[in-house]
Amino acid sequence: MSESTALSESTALSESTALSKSTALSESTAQLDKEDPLAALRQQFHLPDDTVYLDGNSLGALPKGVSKAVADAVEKQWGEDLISSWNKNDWIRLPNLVGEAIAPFIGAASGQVLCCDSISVNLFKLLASALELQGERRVILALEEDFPTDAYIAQGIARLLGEARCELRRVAPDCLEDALDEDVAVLMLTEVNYRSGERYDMAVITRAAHAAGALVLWDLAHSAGVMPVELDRANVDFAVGCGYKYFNGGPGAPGFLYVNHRHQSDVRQPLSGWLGHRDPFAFAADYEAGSGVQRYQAGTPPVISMVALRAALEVLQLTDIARVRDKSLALTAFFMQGLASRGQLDALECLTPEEPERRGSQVSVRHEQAWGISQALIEAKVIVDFRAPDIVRFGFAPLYNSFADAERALDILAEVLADERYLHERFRHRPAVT
Ligand SMILES: Cc1ncc(COP(=O)(O)O)c(C=O)c1O
Ligand SMILES: Nc1c(O)cccc1C(=O)C[C@H](N)C(=O)O
Repeated sequence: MSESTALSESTALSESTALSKSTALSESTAQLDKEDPLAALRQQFHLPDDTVYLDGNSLGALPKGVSKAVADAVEKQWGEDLISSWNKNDWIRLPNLVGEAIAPFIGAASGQVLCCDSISVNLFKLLASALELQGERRVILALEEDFPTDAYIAQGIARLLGEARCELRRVAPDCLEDALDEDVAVLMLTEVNYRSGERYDMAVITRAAHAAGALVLWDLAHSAGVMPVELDRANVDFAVGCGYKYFNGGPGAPGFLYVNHRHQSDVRQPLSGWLGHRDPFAFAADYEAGSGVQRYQAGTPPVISMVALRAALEVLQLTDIARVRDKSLALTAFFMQGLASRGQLDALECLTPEEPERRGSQVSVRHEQAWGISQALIEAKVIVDFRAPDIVRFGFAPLYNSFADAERALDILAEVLADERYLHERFRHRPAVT
């Protein structure tokens, strides 16, 4: 595993991204959109006029079908059918139904995915399960640079269990293999890094961890819904992911978890709530775990949010995840190539790897005025985001982003860099949520 490579000058991107090497991007852009087999899917989304939305890696856009499904769930199911909806409208089975709908996108056979809670809560449940399965082994191994909640949750578990039972150890990517010693209970890492957009090789890393006697838990926040994920094929033990990014389930959409069949009869989880009970409506005095992934459900599901996520998944079901990946790679390659051919890599450092198999669906650049640049882009209706202290992320969602979006973002970025408006006073203030 090597460090992210900066894209040098006008380096031609790999042939496998199927892009022309022409620098006259505007001439070919319309053609690329015309030939795009996913182009029509953009119509499935509500997107504001004149806006280029490149933040689907944080919050996916609104599928039109979601508004209808939510209105029906609220007005008809809740309003008219009231409590009978738990049976009549299948509310009680939503965690399983939505989990089953997510499963094919992450390479999971039936019965291993449950839609519930957030990534953070699901990490807590699964890390506790993994530690318990591993007996004497006490280390949760993670990467220094992964999204902080993963480490925070591990730290919380370590505090609860005490250091004799659990320790979080964080290493740089290059040290991962050496760190897989006999103390490691579980390796936890994110398939696509949220800052750099670098993608790690799930199959290779999972194999190495297993060879060292460790279990593996993958965070799929930045990969699920935008590329094929092969959990079963890679023999992964556990995984988590969210519904609000590339699955377009909306703000605060429930997440999901995956537990490989081979662990399902042995695992226990600490949030032993009533809906994970073997027979919830027996209202028994003591907890007895339900079968399979069902035991990972704790309390009542957020029905409206699950209805929204279920409807959002219908857009992805109209296509093939391999096609989504093809377009994602083409969009990111187009954008990186545009940065290079316009000479913008003199001012910006591209953190996203050049090799297609090593990148996710975003392009991240570093600049010491990244905050001002991100705000100037947003002011010009190119919605990107900023990650402290110095990164601007351009997220590409193949279901609704076009090559024209990528070109527009390149044009506006060129203007912003040329006139240095990012230095203006009006971009000084940085709010709490970025
Ligand atoms: C890699 C990764 N893990 C976890 C999270 C957050 O998880 P949660 O759904 O608990 O907010 C994010 C972003 O919000 C993320 O990028
Ligand atoms: N989940 C988020 C939220 O509730 C508020 C603001 C941003 C987010 C995000 O998704 C952040 C995101 N995971 C990231 O990659 O930085």
